[in-house]
Amino acid sequence: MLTLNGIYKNYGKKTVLSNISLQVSKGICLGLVGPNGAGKSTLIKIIASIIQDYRGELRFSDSVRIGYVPQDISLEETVSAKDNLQFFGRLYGLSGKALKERISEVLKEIGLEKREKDKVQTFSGGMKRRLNIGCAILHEPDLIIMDEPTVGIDPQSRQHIFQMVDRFREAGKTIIYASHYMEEIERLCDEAAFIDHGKIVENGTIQQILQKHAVPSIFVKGGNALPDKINEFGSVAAKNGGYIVQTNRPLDAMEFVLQFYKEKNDQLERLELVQPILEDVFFSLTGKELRD
Ligand SMILES: Nc1ncnc2c1ncn2[C@@H]1O[C@H](COP(=O)(O)OP(=O)(O)OP(=O)(O)O)[C@@H](O)[C@H]1O
Repeated sequence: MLTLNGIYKNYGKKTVLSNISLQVSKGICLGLVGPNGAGKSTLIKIIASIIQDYRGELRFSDSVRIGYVPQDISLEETVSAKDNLQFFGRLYGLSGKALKERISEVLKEIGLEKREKDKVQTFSGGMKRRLNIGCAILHEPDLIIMDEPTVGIDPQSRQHIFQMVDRFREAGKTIIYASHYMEEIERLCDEAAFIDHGKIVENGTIQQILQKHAVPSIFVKGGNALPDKINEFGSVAAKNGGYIVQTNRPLDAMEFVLQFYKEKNDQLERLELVQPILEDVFFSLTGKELRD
């Protein structure tokens, strides 16, 4: 659906995107992940054609209708939800019965049908975020680009947004979803692109990224210290009152620990296989935590 080839973007002398190349296939949900300032919004604005002064190639395979959900909520607070939808609907060229019908569908989709006449200034942060999404989908876009759509909202609205993304996927939409919450990317996306300092440091399906980079670990907690020779299995770090051993031989390491505790006749509180998660992969590739 969309190809980015060697994209560069500068603000003055500062390079904020450097040699970005990406393929986005139709019907997938791609997560753009990176810490604050990594360049996610700039990249999204290039894809949405809001920023046009960049170098490199941006190519769409068909004619694609884009729905863009900006990071900063862009609504008129002094009028109702419905009036905001009407304004955006007209911008997309909708009018009359078609606009009316679409507004009522969207109000249902975003869960605001009962609040349609209320002024936006009376809405919670989560309701505003949902309306912000509603304004971007009125024209039934094929590609929905969402820039950190869940920042600073209540858990119910967050769940509502997740379910909306699921429905968009089921309807065959292509989605680009920027976030610095890795668990959202794991929950929602098929593929991910990790961005740091304006560069893509890794991308692929979530499964591929995990298989390529994630090292399994075991967690051990108990009365005894770890056996000296545990270092032969991999690196050891203290965590939550116990130890994490990163190892490519997790089952052998577990057996080794079990044997050790049996011989010492000591109590083992916990011995667990820890599944690798994307957050750890991001950290190992960039040395950065994603949290604020
Ligand atoms: N209009 C602008 N003029 C100058 N610098 C800018 C402008 N917009 C963004 N930047 C800078 O470009 C870099 C990338 O910003 P961008 O907003 O794309 O990152 P981001 O990954 O979306 O981060 P955030 O989650 O904080 O929005 C940052 O250093 C930012 O300060």
